[in-house]
Amino acid sequence: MGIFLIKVGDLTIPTMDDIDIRSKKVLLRIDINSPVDENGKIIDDSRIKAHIGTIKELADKGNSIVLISHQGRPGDKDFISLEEHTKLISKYLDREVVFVEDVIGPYAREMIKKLENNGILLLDNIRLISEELIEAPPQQHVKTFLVRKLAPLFDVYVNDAFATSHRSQPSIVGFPLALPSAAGRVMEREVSALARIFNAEDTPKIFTLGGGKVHDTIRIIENLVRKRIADRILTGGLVAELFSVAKGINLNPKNMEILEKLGILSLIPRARKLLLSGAPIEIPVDYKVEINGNVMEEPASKITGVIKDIGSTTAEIYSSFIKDAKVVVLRGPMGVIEDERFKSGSKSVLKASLEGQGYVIIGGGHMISALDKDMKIDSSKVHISTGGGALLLFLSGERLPALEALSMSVVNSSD
Ligand SMILES: Nc1ncnc2c1ncn2[C@@H]1O[C@H](COP(=O)(O)OP(=O)(O)OP(=O)(O)O)[C@@H](O)[C@H]1O
Ligand SMILES: O=C(O)[C@H](O)COP(=O)(O)O
Repeated sequence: MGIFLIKVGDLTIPTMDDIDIRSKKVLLRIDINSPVDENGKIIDDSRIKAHIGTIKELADKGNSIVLISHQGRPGDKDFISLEEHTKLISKYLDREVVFVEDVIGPYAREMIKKLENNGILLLDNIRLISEELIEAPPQQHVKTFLVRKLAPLFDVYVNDAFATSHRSQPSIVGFPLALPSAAGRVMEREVSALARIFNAEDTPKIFTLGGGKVHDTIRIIENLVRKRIADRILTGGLVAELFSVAKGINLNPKNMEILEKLGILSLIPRARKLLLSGAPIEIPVDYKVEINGNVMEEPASKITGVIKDIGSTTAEIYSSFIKDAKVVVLRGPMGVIEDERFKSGSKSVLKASLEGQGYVIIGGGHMISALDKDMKIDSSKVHISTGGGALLLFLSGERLPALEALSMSVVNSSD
């Protein structure tokens, strides 16, 4: 036993080969948090597909499985139930998965107790439970209602949710202190692939960071700069707008109002400090904007429309940097990719990365959905991570709570 453990820094993490998982009742935490359109329809199911291998392997070993995941955040448009996700898992798994419209209530617990013979349940959105939104250490979360109500119903906990491994929330860090636990195959694959980029001789390393989670991303940029991991950081999305404003560029009141509403302007001092420190941060020289429904490109110094993507000149400059990189990490789209008109920035940097010579890591639900069917993906040099924020925190050398908790779990011996 214990010969497949994954080593991450000073952590030793059990894999599914290190604990006895046959004919057991397994609680499997996955991350099927997916981009949805304005009608709440899933527009990209790559994260759902990513977990099918782990679920199938556990089912083939005679286990009965209860799946848990979050979708979105309370208050956001994409905070929906997991009913549609259930149908997609059943489709790709080619097995019945029963949706349980409950999480820790009596109905859910009854369904779990009755589950047998290889059955598979998916509980509803775990963030319906308010405790799940609290960030705290494993020792505190093992005492939550969520963990205390569910853990006694299971033999084993498997965490396959690499994309949520940066959240110290009960469903991620509470169970390993209550049950024999292991990393799922997605978690195992992600950690092994991503560790590759820490070898020093692989330079230049270029990070292309965009999207809307600016509070997560600036923290990561600070880490990347402090630990000198990134040789160049190319910004897009709302991240680029923050750094443009921090550089003193006037983005016009309409864009400033958007940034204000999202609390992004409060990050200007930190962005300015990074720029003044000489951090290798690139910002767009032009943007693609929308004016009264029309799309046009404007130089960053003369923005009159609402910014929706990086401009074509910026895309060219970024692509030229990317082509010479030994390692390229992309997370967060360059524009509002839900709208076809604003996908070109993301597609340009993805295309340049896939055509370059470097090892490419692509992360983030929205960014992965920008991959075109006709983009050639050589799996020996491309790792499509299921992680967005988690990917970047890992890459910037931050410890991930999920890995810490798994390393604390009791690895039971197999009979
Ligand atoms: N210029 C922009 N203005 C407003 N929203 C933007 C802009 N550029 C990108 N976005 C939004 O960013 C969101 C994606 O950001 P996010 O940080 O979630 O990226 P991601 O790749 O999905 O990573 P993760 O998987 O961590 O969520 C999209 O909904 C997109 O519309
Ligand atoms: O999409 C992600 O990054 C993960 O699912 C985590 O989602 P969160 O940022 O809402 O915790």
